[in-house]
Amino acid sequence: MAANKLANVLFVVNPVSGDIEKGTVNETIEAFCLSNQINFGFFETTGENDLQNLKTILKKESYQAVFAVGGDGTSHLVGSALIHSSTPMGIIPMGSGNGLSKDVGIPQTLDDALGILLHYQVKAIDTLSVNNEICVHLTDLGFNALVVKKFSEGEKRGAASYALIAMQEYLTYEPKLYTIETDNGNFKGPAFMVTITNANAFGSNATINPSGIIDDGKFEICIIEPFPKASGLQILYRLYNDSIEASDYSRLISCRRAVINNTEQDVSQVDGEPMDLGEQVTIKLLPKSLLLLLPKPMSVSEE
Ligand SMILES: Nc1ncnc2c1ncn2[C@@H]1O[C@H](COP(=O)(O)OP(=O)(O)OP(=O)(O)O)[C@@H](O)[C@H]1O
Repeated sequence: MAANKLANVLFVVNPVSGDIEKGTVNETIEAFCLSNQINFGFFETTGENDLQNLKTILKKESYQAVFAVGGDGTSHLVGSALIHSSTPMGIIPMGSGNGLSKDVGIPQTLDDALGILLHYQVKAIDTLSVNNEICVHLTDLGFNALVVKKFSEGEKRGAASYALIAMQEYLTYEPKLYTIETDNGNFKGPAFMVTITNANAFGSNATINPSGIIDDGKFEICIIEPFPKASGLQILYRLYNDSIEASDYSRLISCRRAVINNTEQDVSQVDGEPMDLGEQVTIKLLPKSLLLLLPKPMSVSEE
């Protein structure tokens, strides 16, 4: 018998995320809910006006929780609809990277992620306002944003396509100039990339902010300064070994407010979605602004 169980849930399904066919995913979700007496609804995203349409549904119908069935872009959509509300967001990871779900410890298989509906805890996380756009996981200016843009323009999703584009763009990418002012230090100079996040790792598992804590009332600006091509492999190694902070080319500012002048208007992305943030990017922390559903550790008596 489940200790706590959701009774009424909306699943926001992205049919194209992660290059995963969602027909059987939806059938599994449906069968799971029916066998556990959970009322459920589906909202399928189209890529057009999804936020307005989702908000309209949530105004009309009341759900105990809303699950993003997709990748970080789908979590961004659901998170933007639920921000500052008392309805928690669940995640069924079905994207190419699923960065947020990995950072908060959500199981990556469908069956295990569905288990959260039967046994959950709620955690309030900090999110970011980036030029008034909600960011639930990670915003980038520079190299990674360019890779995200090319990836979204391509026909294939999935982790392998992302890695291939990153390798191609790395060969020719030129660092850009940024001016960063925060309530806890400033930076001015060229950078290979500037990542603004409250969490730890990209969906690729490259850990750009190893010491970030998602509910500590601060966010981090992680700057990779220009480096000789010969140091590229070492930086990559550090990203995959939680040691990027020890790199000579890494700078970190932990703060609550920031204004970044993206002088050369290099490309930017928010939660895996290319977004033109313009020349001036204003970032504010939104403390404990989004409720997340996480697996609840079993107590000894429940095992
Ligand atoms: N029906 C649809 N057809 C085409 N595009 C869609 C549709 N529904 C949503 N989208 C687009 O999907 C993108 C979000 O995908 P999502 O981020 O969830 O998956 P992913 O990119 O594969 O994974 P990740 O972000 O974890 O790497 C958004 O750009 C959104 O506009």
